[in-house]
Amino acid sequence: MSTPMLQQIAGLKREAGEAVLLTRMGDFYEILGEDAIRAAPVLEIALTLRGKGSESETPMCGVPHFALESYLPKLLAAGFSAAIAEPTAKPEEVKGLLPRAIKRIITPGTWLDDDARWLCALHRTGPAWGLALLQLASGALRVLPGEGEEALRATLERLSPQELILAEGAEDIPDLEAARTRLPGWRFEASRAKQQVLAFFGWQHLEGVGLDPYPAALGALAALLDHVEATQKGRPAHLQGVSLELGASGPLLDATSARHLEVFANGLDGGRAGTLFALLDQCRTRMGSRLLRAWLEQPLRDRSALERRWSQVAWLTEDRRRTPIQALLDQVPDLDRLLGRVALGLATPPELAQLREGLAVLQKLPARIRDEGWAPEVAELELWPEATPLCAPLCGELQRCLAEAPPLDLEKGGVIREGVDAELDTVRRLARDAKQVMLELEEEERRASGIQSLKIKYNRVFGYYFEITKANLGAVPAHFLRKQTLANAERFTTEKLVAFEQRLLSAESDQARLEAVQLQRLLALVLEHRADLTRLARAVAALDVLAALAERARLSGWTRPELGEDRELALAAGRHPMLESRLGRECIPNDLQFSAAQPMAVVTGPNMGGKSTFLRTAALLVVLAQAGSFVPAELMRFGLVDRIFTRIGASDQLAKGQSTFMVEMTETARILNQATSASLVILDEIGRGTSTRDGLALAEAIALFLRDLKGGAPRTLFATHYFEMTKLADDSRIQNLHVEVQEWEEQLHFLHRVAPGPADRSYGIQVARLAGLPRTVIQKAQRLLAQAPEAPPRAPMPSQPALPLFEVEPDALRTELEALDLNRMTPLEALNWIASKRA
Ligand SMILES: Nc1ncnc2c1ncn2[C@@H]1O[C@H](COP(=O)(O)OP(=O)(O)OP(=O)(O)O)[C@@H](O)[C@H]1O
Repeated sequence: MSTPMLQQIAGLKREAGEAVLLTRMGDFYEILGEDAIRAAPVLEIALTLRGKGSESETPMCGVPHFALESYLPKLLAAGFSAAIAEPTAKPEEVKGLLPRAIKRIITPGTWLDDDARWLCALHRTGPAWGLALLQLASGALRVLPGEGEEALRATLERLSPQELILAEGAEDIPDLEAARTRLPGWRFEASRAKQQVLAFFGWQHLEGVGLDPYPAALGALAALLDHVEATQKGRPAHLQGVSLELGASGPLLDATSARHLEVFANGLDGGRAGTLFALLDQCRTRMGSRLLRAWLEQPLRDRSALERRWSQVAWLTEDRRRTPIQALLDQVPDLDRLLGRVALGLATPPELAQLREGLAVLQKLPARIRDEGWAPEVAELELWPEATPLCAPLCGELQRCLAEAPPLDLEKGGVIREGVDAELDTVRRLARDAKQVMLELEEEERRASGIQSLKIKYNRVFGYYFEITKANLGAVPAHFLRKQTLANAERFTTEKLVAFEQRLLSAESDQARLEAVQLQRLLALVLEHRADLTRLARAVAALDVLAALAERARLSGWTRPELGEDRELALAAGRHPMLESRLGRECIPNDLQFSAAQPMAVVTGPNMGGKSTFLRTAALLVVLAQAGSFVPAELMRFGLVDRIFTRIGASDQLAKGQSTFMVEMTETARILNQATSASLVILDEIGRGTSTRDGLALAEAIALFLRDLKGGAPRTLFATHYFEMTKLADDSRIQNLHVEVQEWEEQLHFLHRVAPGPADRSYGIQVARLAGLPRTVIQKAQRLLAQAPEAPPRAPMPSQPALPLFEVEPDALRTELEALDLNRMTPLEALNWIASKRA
């Protein structure tokens, strides 16, 4: 048999669908039935029974209401969504079962406590596709149209959304780590999609957004907005517009290259430590950190915009200008997030106070920049565009109305200041007086009755009463009216107490009601200012990032890059930005000279010599420069780069079941298909995953393909152990570089210095010794090397490839094998011999 409560839950559950339903009951969020069985192990809480032993016995688990936010991530991480049901009336307002409704549905992509969360919708129409992405916390909404499955996959991998919305039956993206939400196909359909987007934003037409040519993107956007409305139970007011991102302004780095270069995640554990982002992120606000990430992802391709950004950074490198500005920024909260919380109806009074403090601080910012010389040229820098709205009236109103430190809970009162609303002030005074009168009443009855322990108490069911213990019952005055009998005491009221109670209760509820009205007015006022607040937040974020870049430049002695000729890349004393802090000592600076006439280099030299570091340095400096940062070099002059492609070392694709060589070739194919003459290509030891003969042939063919690219060779750095490759420099477009090494008393000393010309030989065996290989193996290898025909630094071209070293080995091995006296060896010695050969 079902109780009314269980019937209510069943109704809510129908609405929640797949989501786990959490229903607020008193101080707990309870989860019932099947949901409890699914959720209890994930949340690591006990599964019990509600109504145990009765006909309505149901599995149940629950979490304390104050701990909801700490339990939700566990559910989301396990791929569940959560529907949160709350009472819609107060206990004193209704008799019996409280009415309840679902207030929001939290899905992996709409959870608000993480900056980097993206909710994403995908729609395909033929080869075209469209992605819509929303960061609900900040209200950032982006639309990316594109073509081709490969580009789609790369884009999704780069954006790594937490939740992907797809049409029912639509093809999925295998291996993408994101929760999936399926919506009916009609929600993506173009004609309806347009209506939905117009209605959502209250627009007349879509021309401003420029979405018309991209029906797939429009479909994705509409489905995404549907999902937001369904989960948030309304249209969040902080979503104000859509930014359309076209391929031309697409990322400088794809996901693989960003990983290889450790821009956002390190190669060790995927964490932030030691990354380029961590090095630069001296931002004082969360808005700044988010924008910095965007600048690193989407660097500038416009010369004048880039020059301006460098000039802005240059102006801020002076401590006396930057420090006072940063001191203010330190006090600015995340305006985007606060606005988002207001729009979603989640903002608490203390958060509103945070917004007020932030705005108050920002009022001082233009003057602070002006103090430091608001000369015409500074105005031109647009560090703080004159037209930036400061939202002073909003700030003033919040200061006038909102209490100094408002409590979290509206019920307790005290959110609104005195003097804001005359009626509120009156009831407040009443409530305060009534309390005083009640204390007096208590004292009066205590004296009259002589019962020292006489006290007025309160509970929800009986309201206010006098409680008198059994021992004192004889002294109860005649005007006391019995209310309730307990085991050890009796409860009474008096006419006076009843009258005061009514007055007090109505004053308190009036106060809460009037404060709520005022609070709603303030929240509505914030929303009215949302466009201005968003513009303000953008200006703050930009100033914050510029100051952070300037601070890094100042601390590490970086210099301003210069724009040069197309396909130029000149570095004097360039240093790897992250290496120094990793090594704890200075790193060796190196030069590079690329021009349209000679844009390629083959880099040779021993293992551990610093080839990879040199290659990465060049790429990282371009990323920095094009994001608007200064660079760790004495001089950097370069022509704008459209994309950076890297093929470096092993990759985590291995986990997905591809061989090292397959991954290497797949990545190289992508590079060859997409690189243009304006790209920067970094190839580290291409072809080493297969036989020397094949590897060398491939490496050379790849280099030649790039050299002969239509429009001119892209700037390319090619690190290799194949000496044969150095022959490529016979062509004037390609130069040889090598990393220097000194050999001294049989020890190798890596100088990490890059010099012109090819390396003289490999030093592989010496490096192996450094690595601690057994001495017998090293000696054996040296003997074998001496027997082998010399590996020439200038070997024939691969059309007549040199005999690779280890193809000689079987003969040497056979000679040795034949020389063994097997009759005098134990089986273990024989096994050890074989093992030593395998090493
Ligand atoms: N410019 C430099 N200044 C200081 N130390 C450096 C520099 N370049 C490289 N190193 C140090 O040498 C180590 C090896 O460098 P790197 O990995 O670049 O060598 P490599 O030539 O690419 O080796 P392999 O051929 O084995 O991949 C680095 O981890 C770093 O500690």
